[in-house]
Amino acid sequence: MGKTLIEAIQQAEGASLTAAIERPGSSLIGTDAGELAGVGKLGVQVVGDLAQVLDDFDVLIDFTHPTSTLVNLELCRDAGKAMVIGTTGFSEEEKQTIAAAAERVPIVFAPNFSVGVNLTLKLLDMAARVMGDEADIEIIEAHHRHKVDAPSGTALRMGEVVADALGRNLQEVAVYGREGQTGARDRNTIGFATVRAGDVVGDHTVLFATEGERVEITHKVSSRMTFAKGAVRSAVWLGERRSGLFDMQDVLSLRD
Ligand SMILES: NC(=O)C1=CN([C@@H]2O[C@H](COP(=O)(O)OP(=O)(O)OC[C@H]3O[C@@H](n4cnc5c(N)ncnc54)[C@H](OP(=O)(O)O)[C@@H]3O)[C@@H](O)[C@H]2O)C=CC1
Ligand SMILES: O=C(O)C1=N[C@H](C(=O)O)C[C@H](O)C1
Repeated sequence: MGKTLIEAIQQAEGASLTAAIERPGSSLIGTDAGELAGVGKLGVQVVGDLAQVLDDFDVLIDFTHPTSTLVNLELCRDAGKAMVIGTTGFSEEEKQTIAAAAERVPIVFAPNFSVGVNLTLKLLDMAARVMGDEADIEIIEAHHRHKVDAPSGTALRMGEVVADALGRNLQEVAVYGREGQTGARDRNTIGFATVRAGDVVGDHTVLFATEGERVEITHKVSSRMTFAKGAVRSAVWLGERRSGLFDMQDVLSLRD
């Protein structure tokens, strides 16, 4: 995502790349971030430590790994810098740490920055309210073979939206995969199934199945640029905001 984000920043109005960070010790440190991303020289050298460039940017866009994001969060919170967080795979406790930091700095934190997924979340809320009490609900997601967390952050958010609409607690009703003598399905559960294969950018389907009919709501991404554009749009949207925890629903004015 780092390279795609640099490309998206180059195409965006109101945003420019002023710093780029890689893992400490990475062989990419010292290279030009623009050349690395294939958009030509930008005069921004990749560094291995966010602390080195804290004075050089207004908003940090972080799509890395929870370990790295939480280190960056602490630095940004103390330096009063805004963040856009796209990383997924946080524990509930780690999400609380992000929420606490947002009391001091503005943060957009979303498991999916595509416009289509955020519209899909609204459709899921409606479908759950209309069919949810009578339907078996299953969430199926597929991603590329390099993805390290499962289920995807988007699938989990979809589960939260559906569970909230039905007055259920996702942590109590989620079933993550099935094997062996599982017994018959409990109507109240919300099932998750994960596929990891090849270069799938990101597919999500939520299935509402009753005896006699079923509704399937599917979203598919074909380019990672979709996520990158949403993240850059969020960074620009943060603008003059001084603190608060937001997500892509806020950026798109989809909040009820
Ligand atoms: N919200 C959204 O819309 C989207 C979210 N994502 C999420 O973004 C994250 C990144 O995805 P993706 O770009 O595909 O992953 P990659 O593994 O391709 O990139 C992650 C980058 O973070 C670096 N990194 C990982 N761990 C650390 C660490 N502990 N310290 C410093 N740097 C670290 C990696 O370095 P190295 O290569 O050396 O390991 C790499 O440069 C994932 O959590 C993914 O789920 C992805 C797409 C869309
Ligand atoms: O790792 C990815 O690639 C993606 N991760 C996000 C997630 O976990 O939901 C968003 C998108 O589906 C791509």
